[in-house]
Amino acid sequence: MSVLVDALPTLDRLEDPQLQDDLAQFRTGAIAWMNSGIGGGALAQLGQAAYYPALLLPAAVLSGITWWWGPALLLISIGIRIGTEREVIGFERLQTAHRAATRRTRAWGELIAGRRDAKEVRVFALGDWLLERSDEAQAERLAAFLAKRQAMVRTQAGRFAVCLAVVVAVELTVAGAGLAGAVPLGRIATVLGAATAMIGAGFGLGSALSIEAALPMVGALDRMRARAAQDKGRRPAALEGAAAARPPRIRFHAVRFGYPGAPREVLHGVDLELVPGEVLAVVGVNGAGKTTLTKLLAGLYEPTGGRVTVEGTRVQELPQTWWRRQVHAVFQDFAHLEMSAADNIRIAAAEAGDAQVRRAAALVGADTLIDSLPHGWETILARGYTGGVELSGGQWQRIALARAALAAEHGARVLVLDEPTANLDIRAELAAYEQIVAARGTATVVLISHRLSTVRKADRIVVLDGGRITESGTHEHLLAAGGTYAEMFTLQAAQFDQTQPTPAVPEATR
Ligand SMILES: Nc1ncnc2c1ncn2[C@@H]1O[C@H](COP(=O)(O)OP(=O)(O)OP(=O)(O)O)[C@@H](O)[C@H]1O
Repeated sequence: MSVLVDALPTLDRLEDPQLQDDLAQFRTGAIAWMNSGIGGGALAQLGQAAYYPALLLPAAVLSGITWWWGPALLLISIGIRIGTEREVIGFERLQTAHRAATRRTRAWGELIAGRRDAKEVRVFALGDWLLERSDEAQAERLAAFLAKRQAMVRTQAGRFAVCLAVVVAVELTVAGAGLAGAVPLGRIATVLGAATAMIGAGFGLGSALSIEAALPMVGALDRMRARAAQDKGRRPAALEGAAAARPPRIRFHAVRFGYPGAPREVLHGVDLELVPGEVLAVVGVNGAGKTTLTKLLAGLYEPTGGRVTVEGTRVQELPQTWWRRQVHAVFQDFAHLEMSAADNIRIAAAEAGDAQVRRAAALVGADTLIDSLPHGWETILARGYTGGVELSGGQWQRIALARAALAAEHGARVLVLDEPTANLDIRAELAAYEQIVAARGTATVVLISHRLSTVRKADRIVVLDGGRITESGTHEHLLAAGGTYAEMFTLQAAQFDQTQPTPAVPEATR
């Protein structure tokens, strides 16, 4: 999965329901396949194929008593095999058709028993409610499977009854003939064995059908491969390996963007130039599209209109390995990895040695925190491991900032920091901001923050409003302009000055 994520040109591929269904199909199919052993189905099919010619002998034995018994039992045996094969394929198709519902029920299961949302589930006492919803979802999904299984059981029971009747009829007839002295006793035994073997061949399919059962998984794998091949062809490798000596010039040209399947666009024509080496703050109300803007910058999504260019080349046309090295992003929901503290920082530059990791941590004050952990730098940052520790929100944020510091040291030329200090105490925030500003010049820093006291020190501030950049300038410039930024800043400042009444909104902003 991670390899796949890495290979995708943009992340909207991951939001494609067909891909998610294919992945789920592949996972369950692969597990089923591994249980029966790779190639087990093919071997069983070979065995089955060899078994049928071998049935000619019992067929001949049966035809020796009554000529049509041999061909009749052979036909019955083959008919059972074909019928069962079709049923297995039909059941697998039904499972494929319900893949999305299966994923949903799995998500309910993870909520009920998983660690990720355990706090909310407990605090809101959601257990019974979730269980009820999960049961409903399961019941809905399983109803279709149950109906199909019941139909299969009925058909198989019918087949079994017919076969039993045929075998009993043959046996009684041969036994009667034996009693009448028409057939020697030794031959009776051979005939009875032959009849049972022929019918049994039809039922004795076992793992021979695992090939049919695996067909949807093979289909899913083929589709994923086809997508991967398509994506590979989209990536030119012209600049591969070239390291940027300085922050690149990045431009948003009339960029429009809407998430796949979403009814509305988030960005409606953003024009923005990032001056190399500047600290640019992006502000705006919740949902204005600030994070989305940085996702386009990082190449995680492709604009639906307009272009994002780096030194004149569209981001999508850049060699992705090169571009990923240039950009380091700390998103609001940055990864909390179940790894050691050192590795949690090292992921920003896999080649970094211990000393470099420690230096990066020290820059943002994460070193003393890590030194105090039970196993120091090797402490796993997750509960559920011996000596594992869960960090606080602010402590995790220091780890994320240490990643950014390490990335900057290892050649990242664009640092995207989305609310990087929201959980830090004031002293830590100031220290972190010092480090952010220190990166100025060697990297372009894009800072998103609702704390305008932090933002004010940026080289330039842009306001994103209604999907467009509506204001751009220094703090002083924007304050004097009396626009949206001035209004937001004045409101925040008033929160800290309890002695003054909330100021009136400047005339110009009305
Ligand atoms: N993966 C996604 N799929 C669909 N819609 C999304 C996705 N991510 C964000 N959105 C939507 O895009 C819009 C902009 O979201 P974005 O996160 O860019 O806003 P923001 O300005 O960073 O907000 P905030 O200040 O709350 O962090 C929102 O309406 C959000 O619901």
